[in-house]
Amino acid sequence: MKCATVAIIGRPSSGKSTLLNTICEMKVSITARTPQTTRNAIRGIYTDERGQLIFTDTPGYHLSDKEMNKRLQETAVKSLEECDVILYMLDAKRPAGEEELAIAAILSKTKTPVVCCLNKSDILKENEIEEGKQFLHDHLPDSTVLIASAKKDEGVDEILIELFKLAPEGELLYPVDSYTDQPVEFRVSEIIREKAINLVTDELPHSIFVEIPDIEYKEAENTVWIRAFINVERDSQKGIVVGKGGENIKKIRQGSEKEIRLIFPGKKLRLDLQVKAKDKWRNNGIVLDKILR
Ligand SMILES: Nc1nc2c(ncn2[C@@H]2O[C@H](COP(=O)(O)OP(=O)(O)OP(=O)(O)O)[C@@H](O)[C@H]2O)c(=O)[nH]1
Repeated sequence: MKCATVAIIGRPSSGKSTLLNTICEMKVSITARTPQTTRNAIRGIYTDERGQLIFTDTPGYHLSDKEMNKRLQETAVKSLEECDVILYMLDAKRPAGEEELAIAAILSKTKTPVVCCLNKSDILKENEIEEGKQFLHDHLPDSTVLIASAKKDEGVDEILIELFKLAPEGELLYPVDSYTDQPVEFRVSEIIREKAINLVTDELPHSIFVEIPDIEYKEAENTVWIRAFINVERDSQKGIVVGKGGENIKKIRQGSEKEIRLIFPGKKLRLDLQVKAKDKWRNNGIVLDKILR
C-alpha cells in the first residue's frame, strides 16, 4: 500500500481546486472565476487499490504585503514542508510572471519531489504548451511534467499514476470512503461562500466570509437546521449580497441547499441565512485566525 500527502501549489486560478474536485469526485474545495478564493489548506482524500493520496489545496501563491496575502503565503509554504509530494499547477494560458518565478524558486529549493501539471490543456495552443514546458525545464529540470485539463478530466489519471509512483509505502491514514477531513461547519461555510462570491464576483469577492454559529439535528423532524452569517466589510455592501428584492440571497440559498443536502443524505434541511457587516474584517487578526486555520 502507498500513502502520501500531496500539496497542490500554483498561482491563483491555475485550477488547483478544480483538479482536487475532479480527483475526489465530490465538492471539497470551492472554485470561482475570481482568483484567490481558496483561503485554507484544504484536504481532499483519494483512495483506490494502489493506496491513498491526501491532498492539501494551498491558497494561490500571490505576491503582496497585505496581511491577508502574507498569511496565504505562509499557509502555502507550510504545506510544502510537510508533504511527501508537491503537485505544481500552471495555467500556461497566462505568461509566467513574477509570481510564477517566485513559486519555481521556492520549489527548486525543497527536497520534496515535484510533479508539474500544465493545466487547461483544453484551451492551450501548441506554442503555449511549449513555452510552459520550457519554463519548467529551465527552472525545475528534475521535475516530471504532465499536461492535463482538470475541468474536462483529461490527463488526470496520468497525474494519479505519477503521484502514486512517488508516494512512500504506508498504511491508509483515513477510511477508504472518506473524501475530506474538513469539519462539516467549514464545508457548509465554503459552499455558501462559493455561491455568494460567484454572484457578486465583480463587486466584492474578497469582502465575504461565512460563519456558521449553529448546526443542529432535530431528530423528531429529521431536519438539519443550519444558521449561517454571510459577513461583508461595510453596511453598504449588505445590499449587494441581498440583491434587488432579495433575489441574490435567494439564489445563494437555493444553490447552497442543493449542495449541502449531499452532506446530509436522507435528512431534511433548513438553512437560515443572514447578511451582516463586520467592519474591515480583512485586517482584523482575530477574524483572520478564525478563517485561516
Ligand atoms: N478551460 C479550463 N478552465 C479551467 C481548468 N481548470 C480550472 N479552470 C477554470 O479556472 C478558474 C479557476 O479555477 P480554480 O480551480 O478555482 O483555481 P485555483 O487554482 O484553485 O484558484 P485559487 O483558489 O484562487 O488559488 C475556474 O473558472 C475554473 O473553471 C481547465 O482544465 N480548463
